[in-house]
Amino acid sequence: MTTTIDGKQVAATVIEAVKAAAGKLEKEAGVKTGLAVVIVGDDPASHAYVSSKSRMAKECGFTSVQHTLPEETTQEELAALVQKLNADDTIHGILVQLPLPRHLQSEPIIQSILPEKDVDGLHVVNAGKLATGDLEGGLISCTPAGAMVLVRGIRGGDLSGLNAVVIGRSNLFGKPMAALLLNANATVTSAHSRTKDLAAVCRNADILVAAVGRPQMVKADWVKPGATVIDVGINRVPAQERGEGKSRLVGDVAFGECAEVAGAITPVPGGVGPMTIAMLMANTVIAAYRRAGLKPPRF
Ligand SMILES: Nc1nc2c(c(=O)[nH]1)N[C@@H](CN(C=O)c1ccc(C(=O)N[C@@H](CCC(=O)O)C(=O)O)cc1)CN2
Repeated sequence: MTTTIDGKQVAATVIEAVKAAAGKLEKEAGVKTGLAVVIVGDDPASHAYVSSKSRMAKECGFTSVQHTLPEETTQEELAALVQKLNADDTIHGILVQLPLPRHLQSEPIIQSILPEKDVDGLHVVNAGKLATGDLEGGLISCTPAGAMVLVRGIRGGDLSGLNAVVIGRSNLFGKPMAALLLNANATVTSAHSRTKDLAAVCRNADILVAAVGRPQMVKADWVKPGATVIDVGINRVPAQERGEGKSRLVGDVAFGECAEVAGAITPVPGGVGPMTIAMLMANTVIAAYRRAGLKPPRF
């Protein structure tokens, strides 16, 4: 029987562990964990994600600071805010919501965040630590870290002998996900838009991870029977049946037909998405422990 992986439930378990860790740090070392979230512009989806992050940080007992900047913010103004947050000892994690408005360059901003406060795991120091297999010293990008927790729940921590295929090669997800799977001893293929016969490549996967941003692209005949399918896509498509102007969320995987072939599969919504915010909280409390000179818990 196919398992539908409940990301909301797993995320709730991670959040409980984060709350406990943050409480212990405050009680035993007098340190209150602090997260600063920065958003620029008016994108409604980004505002919804940032509100969830700020709310969840408060629920975890953190100091939660949100900086909401107008669309016309300049590169210099944003850079100055990051410098201020870098110097603020009450802030252990800094997150700049992506994408930024088109006139701003995200890469110099991300690289200006202190690596030890880069709770998105996107600084080259953190990406480099992951690439070299140093999973304890850096901070790992939240969505792949969360997807990996879900994979571990189904397949265990050692993926020796298993083939994993990751479709997509972004810095935010595809590359770190491939590194995490490799680190867990899977045999990993990074597939992308130029991969020849993608369907055949995917059919070889015991663990298939889709992060392409194309609604329901992965079909049942791409899935090896019994495979673990992790859907990272979040695509809003029109929902005609719900009346004009209404939309619904779908992933990069055609859920209904793939669920008939897979051994375990994440839904959208309710799969990988909730893990992103949970792992952001985990990274922030890890950063606070390290800043206090203490060994952080594992999540
Ligand atoms: N700086 C960053 N920017 C962005 C990241 C990121 O990790 N760091 N990821 C995405 C957006 N994102 C968090 O920022 C995010 C996306 C989706 C979810 C989520 O819980 N999705 C729900 C559905 C939500 C809905 O109804 O719209 C689900 O899948 O169940 C959380 C966070 C881009 N930007």
